[in-house]
Amino acid sequence: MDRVFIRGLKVDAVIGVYDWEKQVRQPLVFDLEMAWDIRLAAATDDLMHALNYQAVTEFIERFVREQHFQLLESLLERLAEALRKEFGMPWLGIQVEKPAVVPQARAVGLYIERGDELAGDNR
Ligand SMILES: Nc1nc2c(c(=O)[nH]1)N=C([C@H](O)[C@@H](O)CO)CN2
Repeated sequence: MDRVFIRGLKVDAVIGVYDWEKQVRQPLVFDLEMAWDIRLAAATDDLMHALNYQAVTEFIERFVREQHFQLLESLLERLAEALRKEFGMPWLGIQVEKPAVVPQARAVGLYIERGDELAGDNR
């Protein structure tokens, strides 16, 4: 299926298992790939039929700023679930990086996929 993507979305979050991490905001960087059949949007040239990447971006910013978790796992699982519920994409792959928190590494993080990429694909 076609995909809409967002790359390098930076959002500051309260996240982490250590006490000091609960007192500060740290940058997180998100990358998303979202399955979406773009043919109706292309045929009508109407944003209403598109998966609006600006709306998805703003949803992620709000969600991440409002929720406080210890683990990236908790954040990413709930964010993926909330995105699918809000926007109805049949599948998404989402990655979160925590840059510069582990000094030996450029970034650490997770990547998950949720949903069925081929659901409703009848091309
Ligand atoms: N798999 C994970 N490992 C770790 C996490 C996490 O969220 N998922 N978090 C931490 C600390 O909060 C880290 O940011 C600082 O070392 C450690 N490992």
